[in-house]
Amino acid sequence: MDADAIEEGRRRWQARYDASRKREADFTTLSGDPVEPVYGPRPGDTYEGFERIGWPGEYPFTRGLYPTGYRGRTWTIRQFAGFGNAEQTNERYKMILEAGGGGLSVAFDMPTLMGRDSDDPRALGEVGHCGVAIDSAADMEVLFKDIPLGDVTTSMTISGPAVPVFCMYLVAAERQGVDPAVLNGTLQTDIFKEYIAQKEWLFQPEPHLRLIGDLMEHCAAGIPAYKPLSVSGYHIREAGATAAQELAYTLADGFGYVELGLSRGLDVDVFAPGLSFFFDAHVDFFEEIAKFRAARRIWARWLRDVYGARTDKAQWLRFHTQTAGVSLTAQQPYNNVVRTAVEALAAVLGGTNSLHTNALDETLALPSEQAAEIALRTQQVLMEETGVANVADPLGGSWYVEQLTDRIEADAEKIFDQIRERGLRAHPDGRHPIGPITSGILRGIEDGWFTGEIAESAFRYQQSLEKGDKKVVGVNVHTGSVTGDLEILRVSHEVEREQVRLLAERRARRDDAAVRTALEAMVTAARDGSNMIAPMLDAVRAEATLGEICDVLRDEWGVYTEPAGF
Ligand SMILES: C[C@H](C(=O)O)C(=O)SCCNC(=O)CCNC(=O)[C@H](O)C(C)(C)COP(=O)(O)OP(=O)(O)OC[C@H]1O[C@@H](n2cnc3c(N)ncnc32)[C@H](O)[C@@H]1OP(=O)(O)O
Repeated sequence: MDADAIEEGRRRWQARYDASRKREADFTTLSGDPVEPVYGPRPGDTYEGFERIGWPGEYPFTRGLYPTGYRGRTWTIRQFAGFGNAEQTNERYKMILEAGGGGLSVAFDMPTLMGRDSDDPRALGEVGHCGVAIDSAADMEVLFKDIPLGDVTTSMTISGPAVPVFCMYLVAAERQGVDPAVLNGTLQTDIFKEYIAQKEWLFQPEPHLRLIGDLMEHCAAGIPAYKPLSVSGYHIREAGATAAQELAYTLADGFGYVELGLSRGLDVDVFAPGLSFFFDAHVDFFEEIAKFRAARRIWARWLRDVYGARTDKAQWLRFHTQTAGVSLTAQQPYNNVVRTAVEALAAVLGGTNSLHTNALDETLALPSEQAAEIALRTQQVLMEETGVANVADPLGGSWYVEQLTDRIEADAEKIFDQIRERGLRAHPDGRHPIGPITSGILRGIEDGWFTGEIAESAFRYQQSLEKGDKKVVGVNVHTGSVTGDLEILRVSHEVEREQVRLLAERRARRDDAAVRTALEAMVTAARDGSNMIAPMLDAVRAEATLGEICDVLRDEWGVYTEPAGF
């Protein structure tokens, strides 16, 4: 790009920056020297390919979504939390909010994640262990007791039974007297990554996608700020994928949901802002920063050029980041604070919109209160002390980071080609039921291609660890330690007994005939193709349980078994 064009861009950015709201804060170095809100080429310099880098707040958004960067608003501190019953988790949420957490993020227990009630025999021993147990709308009400749902953005990490759980959240809001139309938050919902990596699906892919389409329709029509999908690379990465695979599979999944919305006749400029993303921040500092920058650029280009999005908001890739669980070690666990801080810094320098920092004891158990506080404070140290929120995309223009960003983008494009080809082979006539990328994803799920590719990468990494080419302190290098024992959070089995008792009590109190009628209406909608959200909401209002709702759908649609692959 020539010097005049660069200067013109700078003036455009400056005008938008001047017109934007900034935080009341001291934007100088620790020594008191002023810093600019963003840096670019020196006036008069040319820069080959600068249109791929650009200025913050404008296409292709490599340098961030807002002209102000974090000067307008810092990232949301969103700590993923949940354990025991709704009452215990409600206490933890109040602690997080009082300590300065910016939003809530619900972790559910395994039975809930699999759409089973706490008294299901398969739930035995799991209730309340890896997250909070939610059986019906009454639990959801307790979970958010004294937390105004209209004011706090809430993320819920659940995908198989995402839609019934979302209905419980809407009913909890109704019972608080909050108009569901004003709700703002995120539901994970992303089912592709369940088949690819995390394995918590309920049905075959097609009915899952149909339900997700219903959810997208419902939110686009009536809950404009709500993000019904958090397209997740985190689990793909944690399963052993490389950075480029994480990026490419996740964005391809995102394209799949765009195709789903379009196949429903929805307007991409209306529904695309409801697609948000979730990535891992692993320990290779620069590679991660490059991944985040490439993610924004690729998404904006595909949304504009392939799917026809016209507005900035529809081209924006907004993402949450969690530091890498797999990078934590059980050995010398205090070192995990350092790893997490480095990973969190990569997320921030990559322009994350929201961030969870892991607690140092998470390889061993759910975080203790003390470990959870250190994790939260890690973000606050970055945000308040280090000056990283003063300048947008401070690594923009670094030869290393720019070239890594280009390389990871090119790698992702190669993977998109592979996915597209698989789709073509699945439908050689070019008639894709949802869209070409979706066909490729579904084929790759059904024939085990994604899981095979990830397993291959995980294997290669493990070999390099065992050979000692890659090093992990405390594990294959510097192994002696004098650090002491940790306090471990243990969830009492009493939680399960109490939850089962409560559930029985609620079942005895409700109007069973109303539950049955509502469930039947839901099955009718499942069969006739009408949107299932309204009848599901009725079932939830009648206090139908999560297991009951999912069971009738399992009966209707059947369950999914993945292909065996070695
Ligand atoms: C591993 C584990 C497991 O499986 O077990 C998991 O999955 S845990 C998975 C946990 N997942 C999560 O926690 C997902 C979290 N995701 C989210 O919270 C969302 O989807 C998100 C990534 C879009 C972040 O949403 P957020 O509300 O926190 O933040 P936003 O970036 O949207 O910012 C809030 C509002 O401020 C505005 N805003 C932000 N920055 C600026 C700025 N500089 N200038 C002007 N406005 C700004 C935004 O446009 C938005 O307004 P407006 O709203 O008007 O646009």
